[in-house]
Amino acid sequence: MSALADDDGDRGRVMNALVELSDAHVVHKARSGGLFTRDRVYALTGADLAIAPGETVGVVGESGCGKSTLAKVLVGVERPTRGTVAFRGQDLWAMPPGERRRAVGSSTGMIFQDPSTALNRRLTVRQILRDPLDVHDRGTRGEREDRVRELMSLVGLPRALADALPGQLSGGQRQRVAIARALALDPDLVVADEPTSALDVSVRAQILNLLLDLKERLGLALVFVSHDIQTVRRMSDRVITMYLGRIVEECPAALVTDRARHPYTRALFSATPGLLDPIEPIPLAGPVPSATRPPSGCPFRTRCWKADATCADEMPGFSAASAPAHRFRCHHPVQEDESTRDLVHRRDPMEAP
Ligand SMILES: Nc1ncnc2c1ncn2[C@@H]1O[C@H](COP(=O)(O)OP(=O)(O)OP(=O)(O)O)[C@@H](O)[C@H]1O
Repeated sequence: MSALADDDGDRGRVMNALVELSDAHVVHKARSGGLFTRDRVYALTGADLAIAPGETVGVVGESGCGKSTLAKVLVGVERPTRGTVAFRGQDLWAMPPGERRRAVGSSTGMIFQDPSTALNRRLTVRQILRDPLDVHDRGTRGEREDRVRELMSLVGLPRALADALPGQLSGGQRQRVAIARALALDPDLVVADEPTSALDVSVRAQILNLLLDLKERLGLALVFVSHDIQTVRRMSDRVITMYLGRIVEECPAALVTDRARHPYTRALFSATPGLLDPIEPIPLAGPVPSATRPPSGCPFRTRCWKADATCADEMPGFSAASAPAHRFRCHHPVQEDESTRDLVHRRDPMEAP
């Protein structure tokens, strides 16, 4: 399912967006040795993004590219330094604080990477799941108890665990508790930030399948952040690529491996090819530059084999690709009919401008 109804290239328009970011920026004060410095960290820059009800959007990018920041801004956990976040058309940060808390609490849920640190160690499963219902004053005491039982069954936790503490649960069970807590207030949007990376490989698939199953059953929109880009591709309707705080491409998941137009997206998806058709990955020169001093123009230019002097001058706006809901920001995009395999072989030696 696609959120973009009529892409005008420069800015995706969405019918009935659940949540919409417009020109969202997050700038932090940089720290060194625990103290603030005069530097600024550009964690998110000019993000325009709309999520439709029921859609699954995957977010990819190397470490430090702003994925978690985007996730937190989408669920109202982090306030953008500039720009707006609208829930069903209502500007979240223009609301009075109480109204905003109610809107955020009842519309969104967030699942974090590590359930061991995300859950209060001193509370039982029952208390953890009842807490959001108490805070938001949902139903009578009896109805809250019923809801806790319902949530436990929804995520496949045996009732016998209701009085267990997080430390008495396995990693997978703890993440099920965290998922149940995120669903407690019946949200429309759930953001899962690396929900399986702290888990044993053996339980990762179970948790991913649970998320997909819940999404279908409850009609949730899901934003899924992960370093495991092949899982992102399999789980998502649409993939967002981020680089140094910027969204550089939005691409239908079915096209992302071989039809993505941004060189960075192609390089990322070439790095972990499907086992049946392995290709040589496209190497990227060096690490991601510092988010305190992003390169001028297109921030990817210092690692891009297609970059020239134009790329240092300005960050291009979004261009629409031929498929609906596919847009990218690049002066020298990969051709649509150029397979990643061809790209690996035809690539000119890397020459940074
Ligand atoms: N509270 C903060 N104060 C200062 N800098 C921050 C803060 N939060 C994030 N950053 C910086 O903002 C940039 C984006 O961080 P973010 O966590 O969003 O990236 P990410 O893509 O999710 O990374 P990872 O994949 O490693 O989790 C990074 O350079 C990070 O160090």
